[in-house]
Amino acid sequence: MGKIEIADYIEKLTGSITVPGDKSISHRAVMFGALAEGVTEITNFLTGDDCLRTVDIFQKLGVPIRMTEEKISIEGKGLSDFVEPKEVLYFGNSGTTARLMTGILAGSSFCSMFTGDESLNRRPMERVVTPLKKMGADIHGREDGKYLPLSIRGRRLQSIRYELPVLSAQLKSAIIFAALHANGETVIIENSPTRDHTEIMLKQFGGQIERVGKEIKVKGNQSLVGTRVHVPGDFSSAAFFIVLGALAKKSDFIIENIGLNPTRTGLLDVLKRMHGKFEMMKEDGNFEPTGSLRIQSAPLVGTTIGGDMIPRLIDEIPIIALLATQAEGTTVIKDAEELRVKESDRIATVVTELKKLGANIEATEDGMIIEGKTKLSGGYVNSHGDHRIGMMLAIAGLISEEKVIIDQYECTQISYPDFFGDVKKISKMK
Ligand SMILES: O=C(O)C1=C[C@@H](OP(=O)(O)O)[C@@H](O)[C@H](O)C1
Ligand SMILES: C=C(OP(=O)(O)O)C(=O)O
Repeated sequence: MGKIEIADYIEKLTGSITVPGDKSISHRAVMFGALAEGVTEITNFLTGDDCLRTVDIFQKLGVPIRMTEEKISIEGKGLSDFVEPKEVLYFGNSGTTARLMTGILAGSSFCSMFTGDESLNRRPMERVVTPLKKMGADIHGREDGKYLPLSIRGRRLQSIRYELPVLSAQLKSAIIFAALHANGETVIIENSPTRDHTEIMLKQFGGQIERVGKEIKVKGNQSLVGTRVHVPGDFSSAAFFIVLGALAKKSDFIIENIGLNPTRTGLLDVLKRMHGKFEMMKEDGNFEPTGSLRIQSAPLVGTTIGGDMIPRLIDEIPIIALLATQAEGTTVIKDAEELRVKESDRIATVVTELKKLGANIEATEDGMIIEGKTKLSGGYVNSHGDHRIGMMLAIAGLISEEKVIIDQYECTQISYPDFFGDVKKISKMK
């Protein structure tokens, strides 16, 4: 695909859409399905590149997985039944696969080696390697385990008590997965909530996990039972429509069946503070909170975003930066240094690319400062191979009256394979 040109200008959005399945939940459903005894069936699975990597990894570990248009069926037999992979496992661009699989494979009975693409091999692995080594894991890797490629000689693990030094759901989840196969009870101290899909899904598969204040307690030697998982729409993909809806001149539309887990919906708190117009309709669900969202256009004002809110909107910061270019006044984003170690350095790439379209935006060490409101021009921009940047630039193209050309757009296959198909459903775009 390479380059795309966006010449359309979206003024009106009406009707209703659904967005693709949640990426974080899709990864976890396959992981738990493989670790559980019996059959797991997953519907509305995200068939983006990262989640397909996770499926491929388990197939290479000898887990029977069948994929049809409607569902994925996994015949799980538990970790003890995985087989030693015959080749180096390739995690592509997926940080979630890399971190969570490290936690799972640390407790296996065999040797495994893995690596990723150029971006993933630059991202920090030390955060997971350090606590796993404290649990007794035998892990080696580049620069003493700071980066991929890594190799693991699986072995029996011991429980730990560990305070998360970085607010990362991937780190927390890697330790939870390792704890399931360790002796004793592991306690993880999380000072501020990060997405809790692993905890929710562990219960869905019949496991035990308890949160008391800041402590998450996981018993070792647990066995899990296969189940049915319906993956809700990804709030992080819906975020692109939420922002498009807020910024287009005349929008009033509904996004149906999306995940509304409060550990993910920080964007809605920001939108409220910016005077955005939306209505949330939660539905009763047993595990993940889901529902619909009605979005309407509204004039916006700037705000300050930082502190505990950051983990609840970490993947939405690129699109929030675009939103802020269209709000009156100053928006400050701080405490978001984690953005520097995502698929790209998202502080640098957001600022560089939005400046090319005329935005008044400056980088700080841990975030950015945006002055609005600026009419965006057309221009030639680049996703830097980062799907969230590519998606944000696509929305910039749709609200700009001039043509926007995006290079390396194909990376959006990771989380939103048919974005323009969905835009067409609720607008006049042909
Ligand atoms: O656990 C997960 O599924 C994710 C956690 C977040 O990363 P960190 O744990 O590095 O914050 C997020 O940015 C990523 O897109 C998915
Ligand atoms: C950071 C992301 O994902 P991952 O860490 O799984 O690569 C993301 O999807 O924005």
